[in-house]
Amino acid sequence: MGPASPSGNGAIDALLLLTFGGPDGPDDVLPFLRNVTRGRGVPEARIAQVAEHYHRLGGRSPINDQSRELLAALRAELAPLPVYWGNRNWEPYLGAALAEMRADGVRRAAVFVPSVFATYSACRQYRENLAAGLAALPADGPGPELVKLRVFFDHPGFVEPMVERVAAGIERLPAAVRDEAHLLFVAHSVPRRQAVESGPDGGAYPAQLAAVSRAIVAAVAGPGGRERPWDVAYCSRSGPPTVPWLEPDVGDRIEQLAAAGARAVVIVPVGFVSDHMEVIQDLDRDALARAEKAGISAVRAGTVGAEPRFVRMVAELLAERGDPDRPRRSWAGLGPFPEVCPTDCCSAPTVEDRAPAAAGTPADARGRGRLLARAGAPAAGVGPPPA
Ligand SMILES: CC1=C(CCC(=O)O)c2cc3nc(cc4[nH]c(cc5[nH]c(cc1n2)c(C)c5CCC(=O)O)c(CCC(=O)O)c4C)C(CCC(=O)O)=C3C
Ligand SMILES: [Fe+2]
Repeated sequence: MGPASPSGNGAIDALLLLTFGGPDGPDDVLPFLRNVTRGRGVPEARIAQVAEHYHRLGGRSPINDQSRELLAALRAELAPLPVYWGNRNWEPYLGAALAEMRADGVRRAAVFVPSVFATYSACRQYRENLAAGLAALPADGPGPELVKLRVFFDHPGFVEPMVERVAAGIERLPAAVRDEAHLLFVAHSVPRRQAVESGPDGGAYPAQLAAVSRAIVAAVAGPGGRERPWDVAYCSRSGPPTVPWLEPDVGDRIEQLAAAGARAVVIVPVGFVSDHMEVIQDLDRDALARAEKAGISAVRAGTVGAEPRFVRMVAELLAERGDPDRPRRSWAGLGPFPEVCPTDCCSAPTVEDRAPAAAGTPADARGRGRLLARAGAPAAGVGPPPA
């Protein structure tokens, strides 16, 4: 039996791991990409380019195996709590997991989404998927009721292992340039407007990225306790060229750093939890090639994967939901992100009307009404970092 619920709705009796998903073989690539991009205005040329990236890996993304590894670690950590797994975009689909949970009599499940920061693609879109998945279940019983665990960019169970991975990355640089290593923190680019709308008050995505980056920089100080130079960049820009996305691009930034005289850079994939396709393609292939061409030493730091402290963090987030008095651990200085996403948190930037979203506030579950337009408000921090 899980911990008691703070809202008195009963105990949490299962965990659902909800992940992005990826193709398992060459025939899956195009149908998977159609699932991801449906209704999102991604140009055909971009889809073809990304299909090619997958085919270079034999048509198989590493991400499902990485999710299975995390699933096995979560099952070992949380036993006897049942742990289910579903993907947004490929088999095993979320809908099948919800159907299984219903059949097993699960009444109240916590949902863990291994996305580091709050923004529509990484938070609210998953809650919309949950609402759609629940709506598609046969009307043969109640539930499961779902609660989403908070985003974890600021949790020591994520930050500590990342600090170690950055330190190890610095050690892999040639000894002659190690001390001057520049740290370049990278997250997935998103449309600028999605960044403006992210979190309860807007601007959360770049703010969280900057906060955790600053915390890691302080923890891996250079010789004599001196902070290393650092900034943030983005990868995997998509969408039509007319729509502005977060910049700078990681490869462009590396070239700028080299031109400004930097001799070494550690690329830190702080916006990703495993070495999936986008890390392999956009960082290990493209960004490292740009660095080599620009004559700057570069390494890519590791991701957190299924490391024990990260797995224990999920157990801690679960326990939090059952105990209002339990301290909410947070490292990066922003304070813990709200546990229950407020109405309109991480609004969709591309649609006029809200889709219903589960695992948050009841107002979001209705899914009606115009989205809040926050553009113009806290746009600070959404855009290129100060030079
Ligand atoms: C913020 C964010 C994360 C990080 C948070 C998280 O981890 O959840 C993330 C992760 C991932 N993105 C992934 C793959 C893709 N993302 C795409 C497209 C897009 N991503 C977006 C955002 C994000 N994406 C956006 C705004 C789009 C444009 C279309 C739209 O508005 O939705 C496309 C379509 C082709 C293209 O346009 O590039 C693909 C194939 C994979 C799986 C990799 C694998 O297979 O190993 C993972 C983990
Ligand atoms: Fe993506």
